[in-house]
Amino acid sequence: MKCPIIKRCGGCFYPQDQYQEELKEKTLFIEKEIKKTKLKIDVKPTVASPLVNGYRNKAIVAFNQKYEYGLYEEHSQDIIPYKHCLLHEDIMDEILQYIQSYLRKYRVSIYDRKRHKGLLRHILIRRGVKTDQTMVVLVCNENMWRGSKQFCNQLVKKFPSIKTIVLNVNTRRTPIVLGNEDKVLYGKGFIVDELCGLKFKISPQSFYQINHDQCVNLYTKALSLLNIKGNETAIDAYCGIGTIGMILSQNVKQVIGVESNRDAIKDAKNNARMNQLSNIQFVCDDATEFMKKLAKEKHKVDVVIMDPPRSGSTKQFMDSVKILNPKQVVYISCDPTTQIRDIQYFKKIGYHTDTMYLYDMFPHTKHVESIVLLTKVV
Ligand SMILES: C[S@@+](CC[C@H](N)C(=O)[O-])C[C@H]1O[C@@H](n2cnc3c(N)ncnc32)[C@H](O)[C@@H]1O
Repeated sequence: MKCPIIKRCGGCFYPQDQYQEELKEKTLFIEKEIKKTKLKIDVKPTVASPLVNGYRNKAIVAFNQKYEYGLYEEHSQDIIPYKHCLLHEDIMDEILQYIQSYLRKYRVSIYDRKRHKGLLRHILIRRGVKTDQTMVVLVCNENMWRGSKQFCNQLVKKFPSIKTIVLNVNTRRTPIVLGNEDKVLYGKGFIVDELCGLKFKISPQSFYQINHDQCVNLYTKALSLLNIKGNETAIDAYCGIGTIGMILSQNVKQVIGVESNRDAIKDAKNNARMNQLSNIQFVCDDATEFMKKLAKEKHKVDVVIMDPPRSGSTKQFMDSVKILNPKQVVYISCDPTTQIRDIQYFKKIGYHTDTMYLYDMFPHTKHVESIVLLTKVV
């Protein structure tokens, strides 16, 4: 099946029917990026995603005044309408189509970006694919929606997998989707998913990997690179809702997770309790500031896992790693080009890697996820 809006939408870069070529190109691109540097790294072939379509557990759309939904066209106020995105799980688009007919029927006010007027700005849907739980977030330009009770009742009746509906308030003139305030309209305000045998609560604002099955492969590989004896202290930097650190905590003495998003840290703490893991703690802080503090206090750290956002890490973070002197650093990245930049700095400060593993978390897009193990040069 071909996507009719592939050229305009900007989400997908590679065609649907050439996945093997896409994987090869992704590997080749990273090899070329490494060749531009003095690094000698063997890049392993990109591991295919178990699902090539329907792998996304998160969808965000906006509506236009004709009640069509889609993404905003780049550098434009126009929406590129679609009915079904091949990357979404089918149920997401079924929910969106139902919401669309509801909004149209009741003539719900739609936000107009140009005039900064109107109510509904975006719909965000998140799925716990293992637990079949769905969250719907209504991003509104006001802190209430008068018809929301009837809307929630009808939506939940139609789609029983919807466990929570949240109204997110975003009154700013900004292309950023979510505002800071969440009001729970139905359910508990979070959903639960299962990953690598543990349960995780996911809030509207928390980061959660979007490709569940490939995330299991990614985490399993990342943790398998570590040489673990059981008495280690590990840092899970940029930890999100605590997923990878909690999986690791089952095999080491203790883990400290650090993350700057308050909601993610709240979820992480609840997740540790829910999974009865007592040897992991979470700190809400900027990862660099936290590592600087640990380095100043001369904390004992044996292992660092780091999984920063696309922009990568900071020199100060890496300088603190040098002071803390862990033998092993596993660096997971959703942008290998910034990771390559950081690996060059790690090399300068005495950490070496010779292999990079690529995992395709985002089929058909330009993106690929990478992992390296950096070890202390002695
Ligand atoms: C790529 S995600 C990884 C999350 C987690 N490791 C996972 O696999 O689900 C990056 C995370 O870094 C967090 N983050 C971004 N900048 C940060 C900073 N300066 N300090 C700490 N955390 C940060 C984001 O909120 C996000 O949760």
